[in-house]
Amino acid sequence: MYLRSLHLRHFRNYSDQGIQFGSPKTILVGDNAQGKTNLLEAVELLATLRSRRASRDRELVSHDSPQAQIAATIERLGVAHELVVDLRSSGRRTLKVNGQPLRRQAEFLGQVNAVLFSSLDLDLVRGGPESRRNWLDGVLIQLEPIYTGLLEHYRKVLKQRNALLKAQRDPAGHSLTDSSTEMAFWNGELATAGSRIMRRRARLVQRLDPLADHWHRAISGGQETLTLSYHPQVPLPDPQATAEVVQAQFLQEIQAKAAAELALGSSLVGPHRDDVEMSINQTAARAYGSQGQQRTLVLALKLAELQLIEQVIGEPPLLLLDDVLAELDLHRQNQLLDAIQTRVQTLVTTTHLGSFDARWLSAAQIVQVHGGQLSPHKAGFSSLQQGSD
Ligand SMILES: Nc1ncnc2c1ncn2[C@@H]1O[C@H](COP(=O)(O)OP(=O)(O)OP(=O)(O)O)[C@@H](O)[C@H]1O
Repeated sequence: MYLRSLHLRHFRNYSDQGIQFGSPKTILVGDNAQGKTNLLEAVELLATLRSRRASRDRELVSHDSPQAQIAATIERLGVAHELVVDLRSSGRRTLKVNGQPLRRQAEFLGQVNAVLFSSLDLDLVRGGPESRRNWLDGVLIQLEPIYTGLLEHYRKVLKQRNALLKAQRDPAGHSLTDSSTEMAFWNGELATAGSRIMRRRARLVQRLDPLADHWHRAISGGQETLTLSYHPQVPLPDPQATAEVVQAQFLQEIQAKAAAELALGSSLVGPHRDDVEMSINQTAARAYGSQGQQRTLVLALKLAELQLIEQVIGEPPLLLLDDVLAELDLHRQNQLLDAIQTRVQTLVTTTHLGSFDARWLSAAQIVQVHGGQLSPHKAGFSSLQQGSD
């Protein structure tokens, strides 16, 4: 797919700015806090309807406006589509494709596919399990848009079950006998909803593992192997296990942890506690990895993600590199360049052009970002349009 143009209105620090992407590579250059990441965040929203930096739409809307708009023209399999996301401080969103309002998020998801690589991704190695779960979910949403509904449903069930567990602990709340039928119901709901997520995550990790290993070996010059393995709370016989088998295991595990759950007043079993283990040469990457190895690992994960999305969707996704390229040495920059060539449209942010390999600079559209304004950079060509309503 190709992102032809993007127009931001009252989004973060952009009041009204448009950009047309005239080259497969765009470099956004500017000082800190000028709006480079904000622009990539808008593209991330088009792909996943989520932002890693904002938990509420209020944060995405300019401080002086009640609503924001992200409008884009994309080309998929040679056909142009107009996408519009209206965001409101109140949280209500309107999604449109080719002028038609959509009722469901899943109908919008899948229009844009993107792989985002930012310094936050180092958390995939160093951080807690939540960042790894979010990563898997972000990929799954793009591969299978209905996954967003499965996640939402699971969250609701989990919330209800946790409320019930808390009430059971509370002497003024339900008695154990009164709620045991209700608890059995929520156990079943949790097992059904949770198994759907776990089976998808398990299959995803199984598919990403050989791809990530391939890239990690290539970037490390054949010195290191990388292994990814899925670690759910419920022991899975294998990633291809049927839904019934996973649900039965899930319910067994709930029984085993029943006393502990009651004591804590929260659910201890389910995909909300999943993790993915990452090992370099059979040693946990977190313990082993130098900064350089961790960067290699994350780059390998991102290239694996890109390759898998391309295999499944049939077209390469966009690659968004937020302030990470200059951090890679020239060898890794070139590995990346060889992997993506001109097939993959890439948007790169940086504070300085100096550390870029000449191969990156030569064919790129270079755009200056300053105080939420986009303008052609003197070192490159660019076609920009000032916003007009
Ligand atoms: N809702 C908002 N309304 C107005 N301005 C905002 C809003 N959210 C963020 N900003 C502004 O956007 C700017 C941050 O931009 P951004 O995160 O894109 O930085 P950047 O150019 O990528 O810089 P860095 O290199 O530091 O990452 C800050 O000036 C911040 O005040």
